[in-house]
Amino acid sequence: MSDAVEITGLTKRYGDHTAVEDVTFSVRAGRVVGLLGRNGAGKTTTLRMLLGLARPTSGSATLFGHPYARLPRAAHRVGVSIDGIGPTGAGSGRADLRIWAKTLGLPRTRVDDVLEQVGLAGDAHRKLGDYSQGMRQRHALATALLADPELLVLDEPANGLDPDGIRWLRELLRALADEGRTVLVSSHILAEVEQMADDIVILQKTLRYSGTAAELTQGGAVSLESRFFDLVGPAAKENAHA
Ligand SMILES: Nc1ncnc2c1ncn2[C@@H]1O[C@H](COP(=O)(O)OP(=O)(O)OP(=O)(O)O)[C@@H](O)[C@H]1O
Repeated sequence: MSDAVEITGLTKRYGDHTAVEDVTFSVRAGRVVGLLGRNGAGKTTTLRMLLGLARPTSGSATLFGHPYARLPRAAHRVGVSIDGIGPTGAGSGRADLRIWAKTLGLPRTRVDDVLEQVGLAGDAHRKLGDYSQGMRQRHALATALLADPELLVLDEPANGLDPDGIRWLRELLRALADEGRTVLVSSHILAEVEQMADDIVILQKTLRYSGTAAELTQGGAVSLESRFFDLVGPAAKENAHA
């Protein structure tokens, strides 16, 4: 299958600090791709550049062959959960999703569908501001799923989820990919990623690995955690935020 995402020589500098350096990888359509890296490794910055939320210092990032800003029907084709794209300010969870649905030209029934899908139907009347962290993650995912997109870009969607939520998320993302959708998901939870990702990208400012999970773990003979540390090195102070 063709590539849903192509990232080429992507670099981001903030002043004299380089957050992402010369990163190249692609995401094949129909795959679940786990984007891994320590705190500060550049995962969110990479996703932000992909989504047109941050301007690359150099290099390029495209979705279905276009930069996000020039991708036709981008908001329908790409579902996003990332800080900075969020609630509209409407009171309840349902009201917020209805605004998104209206903006996207979707029927109201989609709102009920995604609320069911993320397990928030019973809480949709409550104020978003009163949601727990895990409920906010589910709500963000509901927003991402509204338009039934072909590609999901999710930044740390498991943060704040309870064990049931994490299992549910894993099964949901796997099912979406099995239906032919593509999922690019950043995470710190190596065991979860190991169970759901077809492909792995490891960042530590530069690219440390891009390829299949099976190849990385030698078909499961070596744990993802052990390969991760081989590739990013020990958590010495000087490279934890390199
Ligand atoms: N707007 C900004 N201005 C300055 N530095 C930034 C900015 N955004 C990110 N950085 C820096 O870029 C580096 C990469 O940050 P980024 O948020 O991409 O990492 P991450 O891998 O997503 O980390 P985490 O796992 O903690 O979410 C960090 O050193 C961070 O401090």
